[in-house]
Amino acid sequence: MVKQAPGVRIDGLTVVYKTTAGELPAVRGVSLELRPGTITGIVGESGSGKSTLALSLLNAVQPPGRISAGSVEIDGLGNVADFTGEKLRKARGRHIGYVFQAAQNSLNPLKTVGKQLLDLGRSHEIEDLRGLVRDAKELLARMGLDGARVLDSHQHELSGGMRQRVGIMLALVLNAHVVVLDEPTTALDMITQSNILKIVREVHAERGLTTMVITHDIGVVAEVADRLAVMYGGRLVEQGPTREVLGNPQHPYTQGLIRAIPRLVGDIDEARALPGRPPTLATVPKQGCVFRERCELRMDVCDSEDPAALAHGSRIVACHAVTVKEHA
Ligand SMILES: Nc1ncnc2c1ncn2[C@@H]1O[C@H](COP(=O)(O)OP(=O)(O)OP(=O)(O)O)[C@@H](O)[C@H]1O
Repeated sequence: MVKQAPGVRIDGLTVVYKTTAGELPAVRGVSLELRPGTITGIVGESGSGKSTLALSLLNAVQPPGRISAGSVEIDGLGNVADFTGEKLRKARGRHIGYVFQAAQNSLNPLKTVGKQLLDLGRSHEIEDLRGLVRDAKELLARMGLDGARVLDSHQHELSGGMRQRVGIMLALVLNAHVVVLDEPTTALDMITQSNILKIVREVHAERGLTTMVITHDIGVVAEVADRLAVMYGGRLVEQGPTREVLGNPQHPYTQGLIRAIPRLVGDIDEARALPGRPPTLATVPKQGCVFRERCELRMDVCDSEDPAALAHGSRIVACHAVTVKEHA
């Protein structure tokens, strides 16, 4: 049995996608620890590699993608990056619960939610299916839905926001202790979103989970995450306790992301969009810092050397300028 709140250690993870220009990394050399019992938020603009990182936690990157280096060690389970076949299928759902970005559309249109719940339970050899249904109804009720009615419904009878909550229920109902939520609340209005995040936090604490929440919306992680990791161009550029990262961002990209959010800076007039666009797989620099094209602090070394992720107090930051400032 997996013990409560396992730790997860992602080490040197690189995930590549095969393109016409060869295999290009969407995630490169990422090392990140999900501490037992914490919620870690992963933020970054579209294309920064967040979903690819989430899929790697379940070893679910599909061709033309593959994990080309690194490991994902989960306490009590082992290195998921090495799992295949039945071992992998069993780990997913039972030990690692997940909602993927497309959760709103991932239900089977031909079966009721209840039937899919039972299929899920049977495929994971759950003996107490009544208990499973009870737990599902309770989770749905907590998220403001009529559980019995939702379980009797087909996908087309549910709104986007309802489907999203069904996705969260399915991620939690098997009692997995590692949970990965990729954009769990994008289809919800602000108030529902806030309520759902509160429930995610409560369930997380009650059940002793280790949770990863992926979002492009810093407001979402500010509400829910204990720790924050910021991705850009497939690299992790900054990580640390959420309050510290948001209150005193070190990496120029994190600073730019935070400046761009009216809700956090308080006044919409002060919010400034980060100039330029994030790189794609084809345009991400092959050497030097991935962020340098948009960086106010760019130095010569940034063109040639990829900055190492270094500890700065409670923070890990990959930026030459931050390292130079620290040693000045
Ligand atoms: N199947 C695929 N084949 C080729 N490239 C892919 C594939 N899936 C993702 N990519 C590329 O990998 C990079 C990272 O994508 P990923 O979806 O992980 O980023 P993301 O930060 O989650 O973005 P979003 O928030 O838009 O989902 C992007 O440049 C994307 O175009």
